[in-house]
Amino acid sequence: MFSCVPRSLKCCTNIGPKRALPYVLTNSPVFLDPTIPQCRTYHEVTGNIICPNMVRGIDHLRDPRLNKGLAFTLEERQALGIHGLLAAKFKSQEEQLDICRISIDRYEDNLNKYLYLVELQDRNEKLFFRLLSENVEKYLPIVYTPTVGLACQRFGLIYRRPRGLFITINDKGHIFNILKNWPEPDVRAIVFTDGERILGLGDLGAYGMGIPVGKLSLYTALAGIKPHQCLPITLDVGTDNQDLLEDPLYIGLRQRRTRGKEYDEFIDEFMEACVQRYGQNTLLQFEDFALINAGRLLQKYRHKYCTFNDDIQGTASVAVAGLMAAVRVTKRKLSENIYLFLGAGSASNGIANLTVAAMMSEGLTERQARERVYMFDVDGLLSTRREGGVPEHAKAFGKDIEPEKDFEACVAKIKPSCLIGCSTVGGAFTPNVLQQMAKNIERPVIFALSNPTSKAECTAQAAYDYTEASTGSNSAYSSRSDPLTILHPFLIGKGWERKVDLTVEKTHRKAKYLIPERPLLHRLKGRCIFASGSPFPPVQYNGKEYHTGQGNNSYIFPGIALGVIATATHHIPETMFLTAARTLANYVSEADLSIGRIYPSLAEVKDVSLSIAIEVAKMAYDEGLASVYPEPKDISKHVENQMYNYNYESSMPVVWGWKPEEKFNVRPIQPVPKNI
Ligand SMILES: O=C([O-])CC(=O)C(=O)O
Ligand SMILES: [Mg+2]
Repeated sequence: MFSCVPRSLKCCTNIGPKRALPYVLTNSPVFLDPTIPQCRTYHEVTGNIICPNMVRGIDHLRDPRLNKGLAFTLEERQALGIHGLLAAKFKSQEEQLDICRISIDRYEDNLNKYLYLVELQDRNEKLFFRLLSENVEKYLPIVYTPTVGLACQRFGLIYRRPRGLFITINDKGHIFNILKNWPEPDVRAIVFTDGERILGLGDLGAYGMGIPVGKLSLYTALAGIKPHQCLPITLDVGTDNQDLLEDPLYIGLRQRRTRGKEYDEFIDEFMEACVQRYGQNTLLQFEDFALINAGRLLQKYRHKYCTFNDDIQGTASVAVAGLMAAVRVTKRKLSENIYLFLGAGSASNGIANLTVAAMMSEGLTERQARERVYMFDVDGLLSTRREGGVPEHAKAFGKDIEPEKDFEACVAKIKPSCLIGCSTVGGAFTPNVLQQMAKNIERPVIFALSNPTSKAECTAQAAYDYTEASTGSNSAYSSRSDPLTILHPFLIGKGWERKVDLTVEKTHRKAKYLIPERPLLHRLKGRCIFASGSPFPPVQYNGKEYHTGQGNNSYIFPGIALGVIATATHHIPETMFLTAARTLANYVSEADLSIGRIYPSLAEVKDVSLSIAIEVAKMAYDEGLASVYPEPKDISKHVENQMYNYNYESSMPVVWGWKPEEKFNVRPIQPVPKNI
């Protein structure tokens, strides 16, 4: 990536003779003086000169990228000139991880846990990423959804050390110069928001910065993309949130949002400046833009830049993966379902379009596939006959049917088998709606995808409660003493008389009731198949625990990004998201399904991300989108080789042509007691 050139001691004279080690550390700032031609390094894509940092010993403690705390060895402490600046004790990274875990557990409030982790990232990057990547289930809900939503709402209060770039509408005409202020020269991925639709919380303006920062920490923790290659940006074009305009703590521009031509020119300039600064393959991820901009900007730029919209395409991919996995439980093909979306915004349209593509791959025509998808927005069912018609962005899903403004009535009339919530209306799937879903079909699919938790259309518990999950407890059958003669009362009237084939029944001598064979029992363990965008705790039923899945785009975007970066792909076609969905769905095991989960556990998300990256990379070569040549012989290895090392590396200076121990006394000055 870099062409590092050996240099003379002259470059480092300001550092003092002993510590003036001319050295190169891989992935670390180096002692180079860009004014001396032999010392220049060049960015491989842009050809720009990289101005290296001048690293002093103390910087190894102050720079989170270099800091290892008490893990610096005595040899390193002495060679770097930081001996004495640290307590005497040496601690391994593992010991430090234990301390982090204990420290976080001491906080009861999730926002305090979040702040601890932010501070850790600012202090010791490798420790932060290793902690996160090894404890995904525990800490993802803190650095990411749902706690990050709370952090954004309180951003004015918790804002300490800045992370990422804030580019305001007042910087129009100078965006390239602002990008040049970012100290990292080798950025490969930018996640940016204009803060207008932060999760389901609405317009949070510059407070939305928590989202690109959180998304990019997942790039590293889940897909091993190197932190210095990631840049979070907030485009501050003002806010229309009156509370923020009046909030004394607000950190953004205190003015109404710029819209129209000026906004469009600003985004145009931003996109151009990014590729001018970091190269044409820079991955540009749109995040949490409002409906009025999200879809149209995606259409405008998707063939011009290496870009995608996470809320449209990432969310679509994860939802379709869930639908694919659910097929194994419902035994209904995707093309045999009827879909009803609550909300007709960018997420709904993204999911609906990708579902249509998936149904077409099962043999339906586009028209047939679209006919199976209904949407309901604030004005009711998307009916071409309703007053005002169907909004432009969702035209493809309007139907020539009787308008309906009552959602419950709509669920009864259309009889969807899959109900998908992207409405940001917390609790919109009322008990009546859920009960109606249970009447519509034997195994209803219910997705409450709005974030954070308070905006979810229903809780996991409610979904199970109101779709008769409790009918299938095994324990209900276990202690009967009479001979098996009749169907269990819970099953009577629910169609089981027809379904249970007496010839295949297992006769349990002690059982009073007829016990269906295992596959049938399996079908009784919870009638709905539920997933949510934010995590829910396990749901309890008669002593059994159901772990519902989190249909969150975090299963998708890190893997897509790694595949794209590793191959320097220049466009991201829609089919990549279908490939990612298939890869994710294949990860769902029988064990996952048996506990009610249509996604693999979060503990597996790193493996999932790597698999997605490999599939994406293969596709990039198959479709001529990659620009890393020659094509690697072993694509999996190539992708893996790009990944970040979460473990501490040696901080010993690497001296060109010198062996440090020959030139410097790095032996302990005092013997160190073994059990200090
Ligand atoms: O951030 C998340 O958890 C998922 C997402 O993109 C959104 O809700 O906007
Ligand atoms: Mg988002």
